[in-house]
Amino acid sequence: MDITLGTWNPGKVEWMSRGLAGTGLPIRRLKEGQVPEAEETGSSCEENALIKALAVAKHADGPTIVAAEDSGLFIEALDGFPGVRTARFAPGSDDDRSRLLLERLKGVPMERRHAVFVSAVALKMPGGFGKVFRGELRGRIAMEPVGDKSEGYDRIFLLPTGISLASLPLEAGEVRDHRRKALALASEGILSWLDERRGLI
Ligand SMILES: O=c1[nH]c(=O)c2ncn([C@@H]3O[C@H](COP(=O)(O)OP(=O)(O)OP(=O)(O)O)[C@@H](O)[C@H]3O)c2[nH]1
Repeated sequence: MDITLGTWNPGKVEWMSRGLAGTGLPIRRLKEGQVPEAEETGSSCEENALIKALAVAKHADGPTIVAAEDSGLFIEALDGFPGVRTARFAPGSDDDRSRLLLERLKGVPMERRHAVFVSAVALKMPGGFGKVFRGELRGRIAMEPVGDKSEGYDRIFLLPTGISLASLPLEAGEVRDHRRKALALASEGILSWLDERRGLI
């Protein structure tokens, strides 16, 4: 048995591989052109992660566990926007999109700037079910970008301590808590599925 990662994003391949390494299973990446990219039409990260995992499972080689991830930033004062559209609600980079969010939040005081990063990791077991695991990181949106240790939404996301994510360095391939939690739960899900399966054989 092995795990196939449902993403073409090289950074995501790296951190998902690290996050699922504790399962002890070999990890396969998709081959060029192996799977047509799935349209992310879901209304939650969970739905989109499952859409990606099921699309890859249809084209996977042999029995494999497919793991796919979807994440987003949900801002309370904007009714959850950008949510599932975090990576693509406007052209340009995540830094450009962050600036647009700050403009939309102009005049909103700190006590109404609550936000949450959500990560969902979906697993599609061979011949069986799909299951989704969720991780969250709660905080607030800064008044202006802060920190230079990383880019994108990290610069506008403040932890409850008031420190921005971009002020905290990350080791190469390391991820923030929402992704780490979702991957840890998915790893536990894989290990218990393997245990159950061994019991049945
Ligand atoms: O600065 C950030 N710090 C974080 O901690 C964080 N967590 C999520 N995100 C953003 O959320 C979107 C996910 O998009 P996403 O899951 O659709 O990925 P993707 O389309 O690249 O990959 P794939 O799985 O479709 O291959 C992207 O804009 C990410 O930058 C973060 N940004």
